[in-house]
Amino acid sequence: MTAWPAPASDRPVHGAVTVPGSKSLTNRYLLLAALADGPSTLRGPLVSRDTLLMLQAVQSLGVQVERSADDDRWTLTPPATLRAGTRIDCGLAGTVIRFVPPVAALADGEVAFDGDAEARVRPVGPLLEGLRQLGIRIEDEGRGTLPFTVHGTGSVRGGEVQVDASASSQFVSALLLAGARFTEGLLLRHTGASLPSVPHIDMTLQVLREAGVRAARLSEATWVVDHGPVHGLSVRVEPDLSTAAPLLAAAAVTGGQVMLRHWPEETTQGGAAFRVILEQFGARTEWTEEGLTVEGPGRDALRGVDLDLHEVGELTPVVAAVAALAQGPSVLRGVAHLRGHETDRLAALEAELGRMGCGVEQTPDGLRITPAPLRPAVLQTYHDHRMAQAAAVLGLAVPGTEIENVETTDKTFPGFAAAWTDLVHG
Ligand SMILES: O=C(O)C1=C[C@@H](OP(=O)(O)O)[C@@H](O)[C@H](O)C1
Ligand SMILES: C=C(OP(=O)(O)O)C(=O)O
Repeated sequence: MTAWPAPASDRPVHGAVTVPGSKSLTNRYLLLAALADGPSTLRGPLVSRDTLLMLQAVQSLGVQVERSADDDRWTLTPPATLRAGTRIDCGLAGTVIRFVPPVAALADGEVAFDGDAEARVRPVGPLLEGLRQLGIRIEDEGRGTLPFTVHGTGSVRGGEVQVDASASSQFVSALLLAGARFTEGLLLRHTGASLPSVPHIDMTLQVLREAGVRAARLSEATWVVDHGPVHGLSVRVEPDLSTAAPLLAAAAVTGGQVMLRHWPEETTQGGAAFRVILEQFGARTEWTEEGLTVEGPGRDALRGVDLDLHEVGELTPVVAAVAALAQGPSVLRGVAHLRGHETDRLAALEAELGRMGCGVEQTPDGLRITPAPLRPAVLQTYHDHRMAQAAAVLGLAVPGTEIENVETTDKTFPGFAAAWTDLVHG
């Protein structure tokens, strides 16, 4: 595979862009469609590797899928009973690895799970332990990772369960999403010292309520889901605000102006925090009905930041790239769990920013970034879409930068390289 010459710009980047639908919303809607008591319709779903894997997963559990010719409308009809005897390919999608097993447990028989080599080191053990507490038999290889097999019996008792979700909020979301279909519903307690990505758990509660499920957070680390029907949904998927981050960052690092169309006025997406983060770097932002506009400040005026990214860990690679281009040092905190993402993102960022000459050091829960004159390099992406997007932001400011396997952005944004080039070259 040849590396991609990332476009650089010595002029401010100007443009208006649209990004594809939210991964987190699309995959929650697809999963709920499998549990629903009637058909669901998604408009503007994200069509990317992660969501096609989820679509395939629910199809193999018996959901019938109709896709419009332009793929802008997916209609899903759930089966009367979920089908077992199938294998689920999780790829590298955390949402498929974590959200599908509790649903598979409702099928009557075996459902096997596996994924990419990189997925076989992503944590899932605490979720499997939680499912075992609910009476579900799961065979794994004793490492708490893929591959594993869920032995469903057609129903799940449910009730009380304790899970340490400090490695991923997705363990909590996974149980909540299926909880209404458990005979006794669910009372879930998180036992770990910290809990990342809480906005994603709140998003889960919100989509459950949209589907008519009674679900609530009782205290900081306790949630309840009542047993009851999940109703089919008819929804339009919001644009993915985390995917939007590198495009908006292009305005901040070049002193340009980028408008992200259809940025929602209200949202459950944690990625919305990128707006406030860019303001801390010194950018100006303005929301109108058309979208969100980010302006400047440009490299010369880009301030270093001290940020706790615990709630929005998925923004870290792009934030780190912007920080590497700032005038002063930055500290990014609260993201120890990124070591279990698509790759060990803290190690990967240390290696790649370091490769360009940036001062960077890992801390126990994040990164300390000390900008220095940067040199071009061939940046590695570790099968991580957000490492590729972070590399593109760096490439804007450092002519000669190349990105290995930029196609890895297909996980959440097929066509990223073309959209990026259009934006940069106007
Ligand atoms: O529930 C979700 O859709 C997600 C939750 C978060 O996971 P972690 O809590 O594992 O960081 C986030 O980083 C991921 O991109 C998507
Ligand atoms: C952590 C991420 O993805 P996943 O859903 O695979 O966990 C991400 O998209 O940044």
